[in-house]
Amino acid sequence: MAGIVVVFDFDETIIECDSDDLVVQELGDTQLFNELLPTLPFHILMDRMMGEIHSQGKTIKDIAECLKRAPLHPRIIAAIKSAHALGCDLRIISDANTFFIETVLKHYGLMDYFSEINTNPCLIDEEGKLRILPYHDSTSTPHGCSLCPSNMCKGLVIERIQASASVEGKKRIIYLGDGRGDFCPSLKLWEGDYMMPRKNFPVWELICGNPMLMKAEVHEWSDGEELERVLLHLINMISIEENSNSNYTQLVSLDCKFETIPTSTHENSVLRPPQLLTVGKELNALAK
Ligand SMILES: Cc1ncc(C[n+]2csc(CCOP(=O)(O)O)c2C)c(N)n1
Ligand SMILES: [Mg+2]
Repeated sequence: MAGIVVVFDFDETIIECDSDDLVVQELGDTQLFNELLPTLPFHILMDRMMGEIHSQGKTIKDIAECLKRAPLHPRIIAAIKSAHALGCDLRIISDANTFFIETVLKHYGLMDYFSEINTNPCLIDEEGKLRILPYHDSTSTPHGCSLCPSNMCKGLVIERIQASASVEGKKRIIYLGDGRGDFCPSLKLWEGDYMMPRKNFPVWELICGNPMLMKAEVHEWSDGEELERVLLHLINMISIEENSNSNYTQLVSLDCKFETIPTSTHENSVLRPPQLLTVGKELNALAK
C-alpha cells in the first residue's frame, strides 16, 4: 500500500508551538521583534532576529538547544511512525526553516520518516550566524499568489507534489495544517483527497467560511490524540477502497483471459466475481 502522500505543516501541527516564536522569546529581543513586525516581511524579520541573537554572543548550539525544548505530542510521534509503517509517503511543507525543522526532527528521532521537507533554506555564514533565506526568490520569480506570503506559496509546492506523486502512481493526498498559509494548498487538493485542519486555528476558520471552495473532504482535529485517530482512520479507509479497486482490476483481467472462450453472454460478465465466471464457463461447455 503506497498510494498515499501525507503532507504535514510543521509549526502548531507537528510541534505544539511556533518555532519562530519559541526561539525569539527564549533567545531574542522580543521588544525589537514587536517593533519590526509591522515593517518587515516575516522571513526577513526572522533573518534579522538571527543576526541580533548572534550579536548578543548566542551560538547556533544555543538555538538548537532551545529548539529541542519544542513540545511534540507523543501521539503525533506515534501517528507519524504508524503512517510510515503503513507505507505512506510523508512530507513536510512549512514556512519555518530547514535548521529549525531538522533540529527538532533529529532530536525526536523522526528525520528518516519524511521523504521531503519543503521550507525556507538556511545557511551558517562565516561569522557563525544563522541566515534564513526565502523558499521562493520573489525578486526574480514572484509566485503571483495573493493568498500567500512572497517567500512561500504552499499551493505551488502541493501542485508540484501532485504532479510528481501521480507519476509515481500515488493517488491520494492527506494534508494536515493549522495556519493561514495552509489555506492555499487546501484549495488545490482534489476530490478524493483529505484536508485535516486544526480546529479553531486560522486555516479551519478559513475553510469553515468558504466550504464550497473545497474539493477535498475535510476532517478536523484538535490535539495529538485526535490527529492520530483521524489520520489512521483515513489511511485505513483509503486502503480498504484501494483493495476493493485492485480486486476489481483483478476481475477485469480475469475476464480478459476468459475472452478466449466464445460466449454470447460474455459481454455481461465483466463485473461478475471469479466463481460466477467459472460457472459461466461450465455452462458454456454444457451448452456445446
Ligand atoms: C507574531 C507573528 N506574526 C506572524 C508570524 C508568521 N508566522 C506564523 S506561523 C509561521 C510559521 C509557519 O510555519 P508552518 O508553515 O510550519 O506552520 C509564520 C512565519 C509569526 N510567527 N508570528
Ligand atoms: Mg503551522
